Amino acid sequence: MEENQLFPVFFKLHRLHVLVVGGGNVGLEKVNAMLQNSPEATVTVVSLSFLPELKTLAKQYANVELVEKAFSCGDLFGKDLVIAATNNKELNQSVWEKAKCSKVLINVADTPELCDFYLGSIVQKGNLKIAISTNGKSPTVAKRLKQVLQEAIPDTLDEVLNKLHLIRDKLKGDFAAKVKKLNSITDVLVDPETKEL
Ligand SMILES: C[C@@]1(CC(=O)O)C2=NC(=C\c3[nH]c(c(CCC(=O)O)c3CC(=O)O)Cc3[nH]c(c(CC(=O)O)c3CCC(=O)O)/C=C3\N/C(=C\2)[C@@H](CCC(=O)O)[C@]3(C)CC(=O)O)/[C@H]1CCC(=O)O
Ligand SMILES: NC(=O)c1ccc[n+]([C@@H]2O[C@H](COP(=O)([O-])OP(=O)(O)OC[C@H]3O[C@@H](n4cnc5c(N)ncnc54)[C@H](O)[C@@H]3O)[C@@H](O)[C@H]2O)c1
Repeated sequence: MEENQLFPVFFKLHRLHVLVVGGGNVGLEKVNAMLQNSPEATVTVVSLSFLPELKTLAKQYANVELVEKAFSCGDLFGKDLVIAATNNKELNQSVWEKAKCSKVLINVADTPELCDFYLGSIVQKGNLKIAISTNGKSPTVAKRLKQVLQEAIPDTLDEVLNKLHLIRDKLKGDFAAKVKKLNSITDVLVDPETKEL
């Protein structure tokens, strides 16, 4: 079976500054995805034109800035991540080249081969977050799997996380003893036959 070699990480996006080039459907989708997860992310969108939904978002979020102009190299200055989402493949390629020169990580929405990272389909239950990737094979399947997991994971899991957090803080002893105790308490999550939490 082919392996997915992507390495998932969870960005603290509120500490980063993201540049999105292109304010059309895909630009909007990506900005929405970022804000749903990280409402305090600083996002600058550079585009010749903007969908009305993006204008509404920029009014709602002080941290979202729209700059109406053609992309230029200087737009990369001070940015940590870039998403190139214009409808012009050559321009997207040129944004990629400039991002590479500046050592800024980039996602080129119409060219997976030029992406340093992919956006995932994201399941959210309180503190729990699961990011899904199909290795770029089928974002639609990622979206469907997200819907399945969102339903299947009980809302009460967040209570479990909060309780475990309290226990984790209270546990004394060395690291190995702590891990052993936490594993024993959470056995029930993998073996429903063991006693209830
Ligand atoms: C998960 C999600 C996250 C997000 O965007 O936030 C995401 N795409 C979503 C939806 C979606 N995207 C597309 C459709 C139409 C149906 C279809 O084509 O399947 C739908 C379905 C829909 O909208 O219903 C079209 C599409 N997508 C890419 C290309 C280019 C290409 O493949 O060449 C084209 C063709 C463009 C064209 O043909 O013109 C590329 C990528 N899309 C990825 C992520 C990355 C791989 C993730 C993975 O590893 O699975 C990757 C590689 C790069 C990236 O975008 O980061 C989000 C689900 C949101 C949710 O959870 O609800
Ligand atoms: N990765 C994904 O999830 C995904 C999904 C669907 C489509 N796509 C691909 O993404 C690309 C964009 O699709 P779309 O539907 O958003 O297109 P769109 O036409 O809705 O938007 C393109 C935007 O790019 C802007 N633009 C064009 N030239 C520019 C320039 N020189 N400087 C700054 N902005 C410029 C336009 O003003 C417009 O706002 C397409 O190539 C499409 O195939 C990717």
